[in-house]
Formats: sequence, C-alpha cells, structure tokens
Amino acid sequence: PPTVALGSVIPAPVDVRPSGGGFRITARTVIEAPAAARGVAEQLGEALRLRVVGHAPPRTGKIALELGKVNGKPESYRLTVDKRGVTLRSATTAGLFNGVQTLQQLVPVSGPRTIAGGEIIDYPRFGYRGTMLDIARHFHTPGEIKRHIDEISKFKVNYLHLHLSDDQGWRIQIDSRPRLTTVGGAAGTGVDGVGGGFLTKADYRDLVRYAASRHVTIVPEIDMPGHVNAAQVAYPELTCDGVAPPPRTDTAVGYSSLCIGSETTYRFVEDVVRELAEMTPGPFIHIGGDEAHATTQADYLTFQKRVLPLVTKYGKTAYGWNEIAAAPEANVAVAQFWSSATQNPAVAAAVANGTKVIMSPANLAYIDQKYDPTTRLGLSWAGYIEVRKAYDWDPGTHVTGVPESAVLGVEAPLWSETLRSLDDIEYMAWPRLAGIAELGWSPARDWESFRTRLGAYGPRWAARGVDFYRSPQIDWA
Ligand SMILES: CC1=[NH+][C@H]2[C@@H](O1)O[C@H](CO)[C@@H](O)[C@@H]2O
Repeated sequence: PPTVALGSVIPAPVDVRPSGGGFRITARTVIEAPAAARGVAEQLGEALRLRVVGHAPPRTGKIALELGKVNGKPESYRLTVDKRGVTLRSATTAGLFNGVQTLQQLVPVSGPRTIAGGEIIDYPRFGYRGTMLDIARHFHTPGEIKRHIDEISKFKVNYLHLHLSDDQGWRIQIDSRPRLTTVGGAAGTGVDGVGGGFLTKADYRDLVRYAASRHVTIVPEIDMPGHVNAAQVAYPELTCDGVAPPPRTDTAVGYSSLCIGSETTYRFVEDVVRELAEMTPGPFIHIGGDEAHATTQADYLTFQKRVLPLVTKYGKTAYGWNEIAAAPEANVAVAQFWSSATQNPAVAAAVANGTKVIMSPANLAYIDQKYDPTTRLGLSWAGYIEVRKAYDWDPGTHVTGVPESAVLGVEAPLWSETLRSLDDIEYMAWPRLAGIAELGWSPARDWESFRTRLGAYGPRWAARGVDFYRSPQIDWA
C-alpha cells in the first residue's frame, strides 16, 4: 500500500482527488517523454534511477510525461496515477518541472516505491516565489549556490535574488570596472574579515544556466545609492570628496552614499547596469535603494529619477526595496516590501500608480532572523521567527492599499552577516522557506495541514544531508 498520501506535498496542490490503489515503481519502470521534455525527464530519471525513453514498449509500467493543454493557467500540470502507471501533463516544461517536484514527494523515501492512486491538478497563486541570498556580507561559492538552487526548486521556488554588492564587498565581475572585484572582491572583504571572493562573469553565466535548468530565474541586485562602501573603496571618485573611505567588515548600515550630483556616478551606474543586463536573461535588475540614510530625500529622488529609467533602457524591469516607491518613476518598477508595518502610504500611492509589489515583510519573511533567542546564527532586530510565524500570514492581504492584484508574489531574504557555510544557509532556510514557498504557491494556508506535511518531509532533508532546523513546533517523522 502507498505510504505517502496523495496530498502530502509541499506546497499544497490546488486540487487533490485520491482514487485508492496506486502504482508501484520497479526496476523495469521507464520514463517516457517527448524530446521537448527530455531535460525534465532526465532529472526525474536521475532522481528515481529510471531509464528515459521516447516510447515505452507496450504493457510496460511507465511514468509518461506529455506536453499538452491542461487548464491554460501558467505553470499548471495534471498528475494522474493508476495501477498501469503515472501520467504527467502540462502545456509547458515549467509545468512538467513543477509536476516532477510533486511526483518526487509522492515516492516514499524508503521501502516499496508505491505511489498513491488519484489525480492532482495544480497551479500557482503567485508567479513570483522567491528567496534572496546575500553573497556580499559573506561570499558563497557557485557550488554552494547550486546546491541551494537544487533545494529551493524542490518547493517550486522559481526566483533567486542574489545580493551582489554592499558596504563590505562587491561580488560580480564588471569588465569596465575591474577594481570592483580585484579590490571589492578580494580576500578579507566580508563581515569579520572572512568571506571574500566574487563571481566571474563565467561563474554568473553558469549559475544562470544552472538555475534555468531548474526553472529558477536569477535576479541580480546592485544596492544603491546606499550600501556602497566597497565600490567607493575601489573607486574613490564615487565619493563627493574623492577620498576612498576605509574598507568595512562590521555590520553597520546606512553610512554610505554615492555622490548624487556627480555625473561620474551615473556613468558608473550605467556601466554596471549595462553589463549586468547583458548577462542576465531574467526580466529583473534589482537596484537596491534601502537605508540610504546618508542621502537626503531630495537627492534620493534625484538618483531614482536618473537610475530607474536606466534599467528600462537596457530592457529590464527595475526592482528595488520599497523605499524606491517614493519616486514617481517607480510606476514601472517592482517594490520589494521589507517593512514590518502593515501599511505604508508611499507604497500604497505607488501601487495606485502601477507599481507591483513583492512581499518580504522583515518580521515574517526574513529567514536571517533567529528562530528563537537560542538560535546560534542570525540576527534578531525584526523579531524571532519560528516556523509558524513565517507561515501564518497572507501576502495578498498583508499590506493596506496593496491588493492581491498588485502582488507579484513573495520572497524570503537570507542576509549573510552571520552565515559562513552551506550548512548555515540550510539551517536558516529550512523549514521556513518551505512555508513561504507554500504561501506563494497554494490557494490558501492551513497550519495544521502544513505542520503535518512538514513533519513527514523531515526524512527527505535528512536523506539528502540538508542541515535543517528541527523546530519544536513540528512532529518530525
Ligand atoms: C533591505 C534591508 N536592508 C538591511 C535590512 O534589510 O536588514 C538586513 C538584515 O536583516 C540587512 O542585512 C540589510 O542591509
């Protein structure tokens, strides 16, 4: 008998219809897929250790992937299981990828590989289900980032925002500005003097390709006009007095600002945006905008007036922390809501003017915050965030004046002041990111259902060596 109930999936699917019975995978089971779905089929084949064929012999137990209309909704799929086999159908490979993530959760993690019979029809509530990894405060290698992509994509997270620059370090090679990485990415440029390093353009392009193979889109962030100390150490002409500030490896924020009145600044910004856009196939370039406490509000608006259109000029949609909403030019941009408040007049006004919003409330979605006072890693300025707190909120109604129609989705930022390894990333991300992934995908939330499914999921992380936090709120299998 199947040991995993058909609905025991994270994120919770939209429509689950168990039918009893089920399909038992054996060594003779094959995966059948058309050439256009070969990539996804190979990933499933590798996960289940099954052969992939174009056409299965008759009367062979098979998992058939097929490209065809389901319900016209983006990323949707239909998964059908009966004693003869499994059929996974979607109009897109993205939908097939989503269905494969669901299917893998229905295969027992040990014992006979019998999948529960029935039908699942599924599709996401929000198109943007993201997480952010700060590689500026502490550089994480391409290998670590790829492992993180492997894990986030299992929960249908489809955007990875990389925080590539900050006061401590600059982490992406820019050909026209080599000192950004030769100086800003040198050894010792990280919090506490560790965590130096940077992504070459080849590293970045390889990450973009790897992420795309798991249907994850990379969103690069260059934080401006604040959080720029590393850039000013490398290029002193980016300060108003031309004097390089001292390098910083502490965790203070809000003390740096580009020189708003200098054309040198905008030549710099255009060089960076141009090169970033050229190596980023995704739709967004994030230009930061947070905590510009060393920039007057008038200068901040002047800066946004110059820079937001630059992103559009290079064919991308501008994306910034919600402070950018004060700029009229933000009407074509996306504001990332990171406030702990549930109302913000500037954001509400920008939304009325066309700005879209990604929900990342610090008090609920900041997975760099401690779970509780005993958590070894993390910060606590936004409050302690246990699994239930990260899960029990609604992105579609959270902020006054930001209706669901203006919400593109959710994102869980992971800042790296206190992170030093992939284990640290895993400990802070899992299980909270699984809950936020559900908020982005599923039509509604149900804490009791989620905590039960999460408890059953624990052995899967353990089997993969993922160092997740065993929250006392969950009955771990
Ligand atoms: C958008 C934003 N700016 C600040 C704030 O979030 O808190 C983070 C730590 O939680 C910190 O690293 C970051 O520089």
